[in-house]
Formats: sequence, C-alpha cells, structure tokens
Amino acid sequence: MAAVAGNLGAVAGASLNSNVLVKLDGGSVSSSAFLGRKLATGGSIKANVKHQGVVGKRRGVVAYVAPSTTEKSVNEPKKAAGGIAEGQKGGQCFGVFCVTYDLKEGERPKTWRKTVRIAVSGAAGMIANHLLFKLASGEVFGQDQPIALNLLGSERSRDALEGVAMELEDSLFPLLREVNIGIEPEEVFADADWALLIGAKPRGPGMERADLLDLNGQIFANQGKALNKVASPDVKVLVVGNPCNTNALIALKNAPRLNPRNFHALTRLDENRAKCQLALKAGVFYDNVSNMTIWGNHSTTQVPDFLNAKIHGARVVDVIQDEKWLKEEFTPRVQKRGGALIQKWGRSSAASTAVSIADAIKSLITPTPEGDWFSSGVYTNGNPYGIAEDIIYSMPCRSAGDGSWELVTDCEINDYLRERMKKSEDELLAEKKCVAHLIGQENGYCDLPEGDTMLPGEL
Ligand SMILES: NC(=O)C1=CN([C@@H]2O[C@H](COP(=O)(O)OP(=O)(O)OC[C@H]3O[C@@H](n4cnc5c(N)ncnc54)[C@H](OP(=O)(O)O)[C@@H]3O)[C@@H](O)[C@H]2O)C=CC1
Ligand SMILES: O=C([O-])CC(=O)C(=O)O
Repeated sequence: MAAVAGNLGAVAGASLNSNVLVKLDGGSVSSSAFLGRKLATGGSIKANVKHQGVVGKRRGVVAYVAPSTTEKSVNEPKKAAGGIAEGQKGGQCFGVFCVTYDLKEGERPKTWRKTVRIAVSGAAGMIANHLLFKLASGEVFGQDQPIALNLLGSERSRDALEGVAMELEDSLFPLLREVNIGIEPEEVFADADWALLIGAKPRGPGMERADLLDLNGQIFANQGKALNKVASPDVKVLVVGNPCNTNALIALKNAPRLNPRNFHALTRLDENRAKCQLALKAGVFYDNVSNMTIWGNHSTTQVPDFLNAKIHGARVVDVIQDEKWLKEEFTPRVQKRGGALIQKWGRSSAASTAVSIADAIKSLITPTPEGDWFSSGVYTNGNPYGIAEDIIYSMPCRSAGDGSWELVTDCEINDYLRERMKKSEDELLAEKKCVAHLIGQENGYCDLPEGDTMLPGEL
C-alpha cells in the first residue's frame, strides 16, 4: 500500500501534467460530488469543467486533473506553496490527505466505523485551532471512528487555512483520513454529517448590534442554504459563531430540507462555567455537579439554573444554602465569564470553547447518564415550559446517544426563574425581528432591549 500512496503522491504533486483520471488500489469510485464537482469514473476527462487543478477523490481512491472550459486535454495546475492547486474556488484535498486512501479489506481495523465527515467554518480561527486537533485525535468521536475534515475559510484566511492543514498533516493522526479545504460553503459542506459553524464576524468598534446581527445573519443564511443543498440529510449543525442562538435560527430557516431538531446553538461553555463556579463554592470537584441547565440566549441574559442543579446528587440550594450568593454573585459571574476572561487574556475564550464543543458533540453521541442532562440551544417548538415557539433557546436535554435529543420536561420553574427566562426569551424574539428579512418573514424591525443582548464577552 505504501507504494500506491507514493505513486499517488507523485500524481497529486506538482508533476501532474496530463488529463488523466487515476484510479488506485482498486477502490470503488463514488459518483457523488466531491466538494461540488462530479468525478468522472474512467478514461480521460474532456467535459467542460470550469476549474482546473488537482483534486483528490474522497477517501483518496481517485486523483484527477479537470480540464478547462476550452477542452484542453492537458492542464498543469499551478501549485501554491502549501501544496494545493491555485485558482480554484472550491474545496479540495490538502497535501498528504490527497494520497490518503481507503484501507484494503483486512487492513482496516475491524473495529473502525464508517468515516464521519465534519465540516468546520472559521477553521483558521482561534477556536478551531484547538478543536480540529481534538477531533482528529479521536477524543471526541472515539478511537474507532475515522474522520474527514472539510475546512471552510475565506479569501482572507486562505493561507491560514493551508497552515492549519499543514499542522494537521504533521500531526500524523491515524484516524484523520481526509482534510479538504475551501472557501465555498456549497463545496465544503458536501455530504457533511456534522457542521460546526464557528466563523463569524466580531463586533467592531462603534458597530450597532443590529448591524452585527445583519452581517452575521447573512453569513448564516448562506451557510444554511448551502447545508440544505449539499449536506447529509441527517447533518447535525452546531452554531458557535455569535450571536449563536439567532445565527442558528437563521441557518435552520434557510435549510427547510433539514430537521430543525438537528440545529444547536452552543451553550455548553456556559454550562461548564456554571458547574465550575458551583464546585468552587461548595468545595467539591466539578464532576460532582450535575443537572446544570442554562436557559435562554448565549448572552448576558442567560439563566444559569441553580434551582434544579445538583451537587453530589443533592439540590444545590440545599448544599450551598446562600441564595444571595447564588442570585447576586454566581449568576452574573457565569453570565459575564467571557468578559472577565477577555480582561485577563486579551482575547476571547478559545480553548475552553473548543472543549465545550467537544462536550456538546459527545453529549449527543453518548447516552446521557441516568438522571442527568446537558444544556443546548435547541428549537423551541413543542417545549413544555411555555417558551415562545420558533426560536433557538437553551434548555435541558437528554440524548439516547444517536445524535438525537429530547427535552427534560420536569424541571421546577419558580417565579425567579420564570421572570429571567422570559427576559432572555424576549431578547431572542427581538433579535429574531431584526433578522426577519433573513428568515423569510416580513415586517421585521430592530428594536433591541436597552442594555441587553450583550455577548458574555462584551463588557
Ligand atoms: N457560543 C459560544 O459559547 C462562544 C462563541 N464564540 C464565538 O465564536 C466565534 C469564533 O471565535 P474565534 O474562533 O475566537 O474567532 P476568530 O477571530 O479567531 O475568528 C474565527 C473566524 O471567523 C471569521 N471572521 C473573522 N473576522 C471576520 C470578518 N470580519 N468577517 C467575516 N468573518 C470573519 C474568520 O474566518 P474566515 O476568514 O475564514 O472567514 C475567522 O477565522 C465568534 O463569533 C465568537 O464570538 C466564542 C466563544 C464562545
Ligand atoms: O463574547 C464572545 O465573543 C465570547 C463568548 O461568547 C463567550 O466567551 O462566551
């Protein structure tokens, strides 16, 4: 097999100068699109294809040179320093991952499952820089789960994206079977089983929140449309880029083919932050804190629910017995933890966010321990808590471990909680009105509550 890989290395390298389709190792050639392109399945290719360059077939069984629109049969791709062909709009396999191939019968560890394809946007950003290596190492999906990474960047981050791919190459992760990079969502999201939408525009100096909602909303509307077109019908979408609840709603609304229940906004970082603060106060290690719900928006109106949370299986309010602290210190500390960190670190949480993304995924692919739950921003339709329908709101969830989730329906809601949950709901409804034009609704207007709708990192 090494010889095959070596041959393909030469084919996929700069020396490619003929219009050939190279089929290696007897593997089957899928007819599905590779990052937006159809692969021919044999012979030389003379069809009209807009782009030229070297691409690698998914799972590496095929490398080919696509001819230009002029039916030239020979196209030598211009190679970029990082090892990918220049002049392509779409995603393409990167470097050594163009020569990765399906292991032959008998070579593939018997315990390995079917490759999972994970698309990541903002892949050249800080959070992704932590997350991608966790995914590739097997610590998220398991040591028996080969993965393919489709990384989405932009013109701005093209070089950086290659840098990320180079580091992934150099890490020699056995479970990482493919890395494809690109700047077109419709190409990068092709056949994705998971879409981790991290990239978003940060709020610049003097920028109105309404403008931020609109700018990011457009990114997520486009990405929702692309997912709708090309992702696996069962794709699980986790939106991290802020404002993540409303961005998730926008993506969902632009993807009518997909199940709304498969869209999540990341509030797991808030859950983890809350658990840590409760553990500190109670003088226990944080794995003794359970049943921690974050209700609402990933913003400073979020509600860390100390009423239903537990420490060592006992109610937090019975263990800590300091309601004033829970209301006046614990709650704002969790709500504003992101800002406190920025003040110390000079940048927003990236490593702990990546950990929380890993936790959020693991919570969906592992059965939730008996009696416990996790928080996720999910679609509100059918919720039993009286929260407005048709928004993305963080609530307590359980999973059977197959990627699906169900709501925990029996949390106690007292007046204190209800009032705060409503405030976060109102904030999300106001955000929704601001993006009406992006979710197919009319009569939108932007009138956000004064002082609210602050990200945890905005102080
Ligand atoms: N939900 C949560 O719990 C948390 C969410 N976040 C959010 O996650 C997101 C990513 O954070 P992080 O990785 O630290 O951010 P980075 O600044 O490192 O950027 C991530 C990516 O966003 C894209 N981006 C940056 N600037 C712009 C711009 N002006 N216009 C469009 N896209 C841009 C870039 O991707 P490219 O150039 O490739 O398009 C960049 O690589 C942010 O929105 C942040 O607020 C952060 C922490 C917690
Ligand atoms: O506000 C930000 O950009 C970072 C953020 O979401 C957090 O730290 O929770």
